Amino acid sequence: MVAMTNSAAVLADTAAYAAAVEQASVAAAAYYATGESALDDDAYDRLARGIAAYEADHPEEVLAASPTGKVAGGAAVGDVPHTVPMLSLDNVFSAEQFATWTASLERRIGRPVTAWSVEPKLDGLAVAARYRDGRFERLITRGDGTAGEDVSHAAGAVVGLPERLAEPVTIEVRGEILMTNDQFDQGNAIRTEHGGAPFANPRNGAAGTLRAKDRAYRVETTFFAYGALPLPDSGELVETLAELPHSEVLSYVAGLGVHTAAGTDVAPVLAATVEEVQARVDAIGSLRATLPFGIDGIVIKADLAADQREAGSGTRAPRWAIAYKLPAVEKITRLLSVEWNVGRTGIIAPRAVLEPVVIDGSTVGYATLHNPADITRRDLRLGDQVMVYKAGDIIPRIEAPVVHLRTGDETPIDFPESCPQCGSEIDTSEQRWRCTRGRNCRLVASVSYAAGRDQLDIEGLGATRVVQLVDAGLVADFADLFTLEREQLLALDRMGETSTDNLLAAIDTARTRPLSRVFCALGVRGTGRSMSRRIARYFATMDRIVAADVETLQRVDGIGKEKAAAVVAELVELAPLIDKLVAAGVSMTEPGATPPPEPGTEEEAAAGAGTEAVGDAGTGSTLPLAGMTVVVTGAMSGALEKLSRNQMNELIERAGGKSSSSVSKRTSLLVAGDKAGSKRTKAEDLGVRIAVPEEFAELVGAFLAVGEDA
Ligand SMILES: NC(=O)c1ccc[n+]([C@@H]2O[C@H](COP(=O)([O-])OP(=O)(O)OC[C@H]3O[C@@H](n4cnc5c(N)ncnc54)[C@H](O)[C@@H]3O)[C@@H](O)[C@H]2O)c1
Ligand SMILES: [Zn+2]
Repeated sequence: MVAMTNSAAVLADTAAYAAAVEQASVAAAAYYATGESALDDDAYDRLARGIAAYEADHPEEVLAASPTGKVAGGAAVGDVPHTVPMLSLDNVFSAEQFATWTASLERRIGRPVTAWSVEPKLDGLAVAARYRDGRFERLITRGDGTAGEDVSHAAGAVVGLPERLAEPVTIEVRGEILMTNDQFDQGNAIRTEHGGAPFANPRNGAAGTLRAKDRAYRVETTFFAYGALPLPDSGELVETLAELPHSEVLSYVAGLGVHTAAGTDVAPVLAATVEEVQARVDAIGSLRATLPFGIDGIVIKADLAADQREAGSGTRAPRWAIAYKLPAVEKITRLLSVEWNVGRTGIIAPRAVLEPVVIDGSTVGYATLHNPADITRRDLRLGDQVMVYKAGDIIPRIEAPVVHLRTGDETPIDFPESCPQCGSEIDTSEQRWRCTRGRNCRLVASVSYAAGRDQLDIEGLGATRVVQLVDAGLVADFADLFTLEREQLLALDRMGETSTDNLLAAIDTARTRPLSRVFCALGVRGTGRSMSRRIARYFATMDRIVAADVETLQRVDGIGKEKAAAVVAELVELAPLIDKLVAAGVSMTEPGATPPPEPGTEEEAAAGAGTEAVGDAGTGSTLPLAGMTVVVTGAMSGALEKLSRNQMNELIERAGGKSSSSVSKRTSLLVAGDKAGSKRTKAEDLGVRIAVPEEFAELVGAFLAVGEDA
């Protein structure tokens, strides 16, 4: 289970404490009234813990307005008295804290608890629904715990709260009202259609909806019962409910037709030991991201009525139940920009770029936005503070802008007018926009990439030319470049004899590029320039790369299991293209690299066992840069003058070294040309050996010719 972030704000003095109390009061008041707090829950909880810590150290300074120890932080109000107080819950954040809590509860009642009910902590707001003779009578919020607000007007739009019960009983059912993810999406769509501002998250949506009166539209929420009590004239139910275990109360309520969590993946279960509870806690935690509604923890309750009775309650929370909190999965951050990416089929998908924020232990910098209509529907604007949700392995999503935090400086999100990848028109007739070039759009991009400087380096084949070739139907993949005929090119617009011959010559030269570049040109995900070089150097031939299984691929420095599997899978898809390249006479070997031993041989087994073979099998020790990490900076001169950075890196790796872009203690050599700046200074500071390009050229001279334009 992920470690919980239960850090606290640090309050240095009386003034900081007073300011924190003020900030918390304002936030809680807004939170419980309309859901429009300036803080996300994580920020509020940090503040509240800081306040509590300060009060523990300075008990004489506690302010009356402090939220500590009060239901709803003392912020909520109401005028309908509760028969029995509606309390909050105390929290634990770890297995250890939970074990400590159970031990103290068992000490208090003087015996072990043998039955625990383990349930989802539904992330909505607590309500009490009163039924008289089986008919719905009144819906009341928790308020300050002793009295709540009457929100009966809203009951008709609450799913799971029937108008009539299956039996004519008089009873108060308690539970949580929340918005399921679907209800949240639908609710926000309806609101924005009516010119209203979207809710920041489902919890705010539920709070706002419950209080709203005279809305021109209907927004649904869902009720989940987690308890029931008798009312003064409940008759024999008074005694029954007092003696039933909590789990049976829940079944009884469900039998009356009231919705509970029983039908969900996180249905309440009974556990006999702390270990069993913990196992269920872990299970619920890992189901969280897939649930159709939000939970913010797990509630664990002593199931037996006698245990509950003897444990009793404090002023803020019962002693027989605890909330085992899960890490916050929602944070407020800023929407910086929107990127438009074009997929394989030409779908143009927006992606939100966020001010990076840590959620549940990982840094989130991007979030999905489904389509342009989605952006419009949610009324997102650049510069908006947005509520971002990220749990488990799911892709982070923006729930909504936090509209009440707008400053007026937010600007509309610009939609592209032409395809951001190839410049073609966009088909906007469906929700998902698509480049009118469809799959060919990707084709243009992938052929342009293959022809690029660091791949096949085909001079004269810019994006416009590629578009022409694709549109004329002359290339369906970049292997087709190698079989282009002179007449075909001459027939194209703006292609004269000279440019045609130059292009054909450039393509012919590209045939002799080293394997590392040909492999890079394939555009296998996760294999950029340097990874392609490592793969090519390790396997030496394309045949061996293609023949490699997941295990063998992992012998290449920097390839883990997941990446290896992805590469293997993609290479299977690319097999026809590779065959075509072979047939076109494109070079499939890496000059200077020695292939690893054949699979199945003794040598191979030895190579697999040790790590020696990784990188440059066999030849490593005889190469001039073996074992060295080399950084290049400044302008190259002499024999190296014409080499790009990428070509320099290739050279270093051919000569057995490792290329790097930054100087550190581990750098063996810095090749510093003219105008070398901070890297040179740093190398001097660290005492790293420095060579001018000419000296370096001498060292690796033998490798200079290989693999360059033959
Ligand atoms: N963002 C803000 O400005 C702000 C301000 C105030 C409070 N808050 C948030 O509100 C929370 C504190 O609110 P709280 O006092 O309602 O406490 P709580 O949410 O931590 O726990 C108590 C509540 O849990 C609910 N609950 C859900 N499932 C339950 C189940 N199966 N059994 C019993 N109860 C269940 C009940 O409504 C109960 O009242 C904190 O998480 C805090 O972050 C946020
Ligand atoms: Zn396009």
